[in-house]
Amino acid sequence: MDYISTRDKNLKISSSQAIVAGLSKDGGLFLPETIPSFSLAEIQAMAKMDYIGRAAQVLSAFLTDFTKEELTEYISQAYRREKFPPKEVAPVISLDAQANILELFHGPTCAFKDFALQLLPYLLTASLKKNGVNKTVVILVATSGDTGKAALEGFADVPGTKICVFYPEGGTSNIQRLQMTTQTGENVMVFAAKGNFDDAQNGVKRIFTDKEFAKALDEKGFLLSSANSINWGRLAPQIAYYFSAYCEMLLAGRIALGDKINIVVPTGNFGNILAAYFAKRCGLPVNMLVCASNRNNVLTDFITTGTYDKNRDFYLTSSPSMDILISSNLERLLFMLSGQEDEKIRELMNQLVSCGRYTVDDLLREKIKAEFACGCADDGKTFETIGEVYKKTGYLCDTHTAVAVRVYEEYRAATGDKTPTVIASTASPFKFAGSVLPALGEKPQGDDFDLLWALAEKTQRTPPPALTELKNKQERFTAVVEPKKMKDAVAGWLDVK
Ligand SMILES: N[C@@H](CCOP(=O)(O)O)C(=O)O
Repeated sequence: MDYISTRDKNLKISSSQAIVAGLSKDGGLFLPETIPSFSLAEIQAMAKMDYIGRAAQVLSAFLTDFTKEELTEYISQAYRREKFPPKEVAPVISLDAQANILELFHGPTCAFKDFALQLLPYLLTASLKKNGVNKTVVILVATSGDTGKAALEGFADVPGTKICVFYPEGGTSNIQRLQMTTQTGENVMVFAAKGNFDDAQNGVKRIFTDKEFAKALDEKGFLLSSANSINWGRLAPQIAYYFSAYCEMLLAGRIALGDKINIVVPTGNFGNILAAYFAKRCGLPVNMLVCASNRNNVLTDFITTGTYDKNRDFYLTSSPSMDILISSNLERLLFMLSGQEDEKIRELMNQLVSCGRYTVDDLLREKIKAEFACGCADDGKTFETIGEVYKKTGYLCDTHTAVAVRVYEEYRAATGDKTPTVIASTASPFKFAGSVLPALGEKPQGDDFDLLWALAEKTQRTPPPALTELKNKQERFTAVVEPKKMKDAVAGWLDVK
């Protein structure tokens, strides 16, 4: 299977080459030229497998220059019990007659990013070998909170790699920040960047497309790649957990084979919901995909009106991982729904750079609306939802999950849609104890760790050791850079002129 760029469909490479490259040189994103399909019988067979078997089944349909044995080996390593302690890697918990929570935060960094970022080091190092690349890969990451730590955890001390993460100064929860600044490993670097996530992401994208810098790196034996969802190797593993969720719903008798489900995803960079869209295109019976945003509701407006406009205030919210106004993966969706019209995508993305907005034509807008419902929840609604869900069901949501639950509740009330629904729960509530605890009616007192333990006591839950142990860890990275100086920061770290 070939992979093509959203900005030039004639640029064709293999899946392993797409993983090594991260971003296409033309600024576009790689995606498979054709979409594999799974029959209902195959989905039924997956239901009998464990998570590793299901993921191997899905990934081998996409990553065709890897054998199924190779993929099974990597997946077994990535999701082994010491990394994902619960018996089920991605459990599905019933919330009410229709709603079910897909818990994606049982990995080492307590966020859904672990599904891809525990696996990506295996895929990347194998991809380098397959393509005879002998360079040290330098992975650049922009994060609004979760990706950064997950990428650091995945790549720390992986031979042949170096990783550098930029997070927006003051734009993450304090626990998320500490997860990154205390990271151990000889090959890791972390910078706070002035500005917001979009500034950091733009800075990283600028470095990727800087030909002179690429040359200077090449001369020193370095090659750039990405661990953000612009890299196909990040998205593919996320498709698998939607298949797994369907299997879990089947096994629990909440649906029969062939019944459609809705999938609700809290998203900022549009990667996680795009993975759900891929699952649907592969044959997973899905009715509506519901895109949930926080107060940074650029996606809600886009899906509703067909105009994407990032010229608006940027808000820091209690769901920081979604504080994003430039949703990178939308480009892939537009490419797919427009029938691979690369020229049109180039034009739209140029408009986004030059004036911060673009409008899609009516046909494309209708296609988007046929697949995606949307909604947004500000912090007030988020806190209210955390409190109400806990009171009604005993289920404890983090702030991002609460955004999704609220948007789903409003969608269900407005449409009367009774389709069984899976809501992606993307992070542990203990990462955001400072917001979750007051939402349960408690007065927050003390530092982040006091809050974390107070939340544990209030809800009679055990907080993840990966978070409580941060209290005793040394902060290693304190440097702050201007977005315009990000390239210099990388060059200085690598000692490249
Ligand atoms: N929500 C992300 C932002 C980056 O998104 P990604 O999916 O491209 O990695 C984060 O937590 O960093």
